[in-house]
Amino acid sequence: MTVTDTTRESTDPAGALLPLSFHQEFLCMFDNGREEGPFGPKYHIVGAWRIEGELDTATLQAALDDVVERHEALRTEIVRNGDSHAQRILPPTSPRLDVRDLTDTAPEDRDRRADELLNDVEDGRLSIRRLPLLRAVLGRFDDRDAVLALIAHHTAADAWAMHVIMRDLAACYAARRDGTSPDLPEASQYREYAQWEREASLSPGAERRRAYWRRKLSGAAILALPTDEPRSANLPKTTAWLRFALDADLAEAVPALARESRGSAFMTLLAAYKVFLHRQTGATDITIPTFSSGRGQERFQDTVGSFINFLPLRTDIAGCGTFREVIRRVRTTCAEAYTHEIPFSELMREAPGLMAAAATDDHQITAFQAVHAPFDTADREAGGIRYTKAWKRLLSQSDGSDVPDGILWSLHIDPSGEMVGSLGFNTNRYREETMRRQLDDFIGLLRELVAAPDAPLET
Ligand SMILES: OC[C@H](O)c1ccc2ccccc2c1
Repeated sequence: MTVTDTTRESTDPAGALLPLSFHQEFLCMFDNGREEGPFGPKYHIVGAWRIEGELDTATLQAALDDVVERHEALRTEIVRNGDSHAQRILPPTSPRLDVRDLTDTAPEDRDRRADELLNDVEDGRLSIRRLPLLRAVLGRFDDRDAVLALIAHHTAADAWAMHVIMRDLAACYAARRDGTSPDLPEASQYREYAQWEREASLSPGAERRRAYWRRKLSGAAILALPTDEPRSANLPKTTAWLRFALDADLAEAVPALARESRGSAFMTLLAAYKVFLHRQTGATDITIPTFSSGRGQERFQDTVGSFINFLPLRTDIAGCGTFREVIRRVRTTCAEAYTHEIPFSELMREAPGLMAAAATDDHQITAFQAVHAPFDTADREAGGIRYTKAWKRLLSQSDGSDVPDGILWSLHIDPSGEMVGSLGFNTNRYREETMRRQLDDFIGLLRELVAAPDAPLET
């Protein structure tokens, strides 16, 4: 088990034991007790920003300390509590800041060098037992150009939270530099969210939503694909990431078709993925989970924590004569799922067979998400520094952030109209060439479907 046992700590007055959030409870399902999985040192999330301006590292360190003090989630220990888990908030400690000299990088190579630094940070480990659950690496190209990579444990932060951390870090940096107090909204804490969602699950509306899922998911099982290697082979596990960009015409055609069908680009991409899975498995009743942002409550939009929610999207594409019809059905699936959303730990009780495939020896489930960044990726300015998210990651890697147990397709749909994506898979279950072929085949099919959405489609 990778979490601290309360027996050793039970006399510790540091902080009361608090219940986990529903999402953290969901993660417990994937905790296989070994170093891998959601409580292991590879279950982290990274983000990087290009920084322009005079950056003082002592001030940056002080601002990092401020951010850890401001957000309890970054100093929260998940502990075993008998045969379940709990969390305990501990006093702030200083997050590590490593500074690397990248002055030998020519200006035209800096973007790539920043991408390499990000992968290098993501190759690393971040133990859940060593607080705070945040670290920083600053690569300096010269005294006015740098790349800041942040890494947080994924039980304490999600993609949205990484943006909140960077925004707060810049505000705290400005305040430290100017001797003022940071210009930031009151921060609600993750433990308040965990409390709020438990209360919300007792409301009449929650009962109606559970009833929806009982009907919608009756007889449903999340679709699983055959793996190259069985789980029982017990091969060493890493999670590899194939990263890619959609070429300009495809990145433009997808949102254009989405607009025509009055849906999101995600819905069009998911519709293509369901056709892709139908071609591989023959299935027409297809349930694929996505991760929603889980940030529907205004009160928690400035809170650091992991709010993402595993949301099963079931669509029966039998009889769809065209891809446009598949998009229409997926759009209905998504619209209903978003309006009836409840935490997966609650939802799963209404659909007992849903995760059946997750436990099999020779199959694995596959998830499909659009990455949620609350703020656009445009430049932002604070304290004499300008920072811009390095979202266009194009370098694949063989040992990155952990996907606990499955395949994860992630797409970043940028306001600029560009689109990049990543395909995460467990290397103890799939060979890289299998996943490269999946990626090539999916992109090829997407291009074909988007180019002729009214062409006859055999389903
Ligand atoms: O950011 C999502 C996180 O990497 C995650 C957590 C649990 C999963 C379980 C099955 C498949 C993909 C998952 C991804």
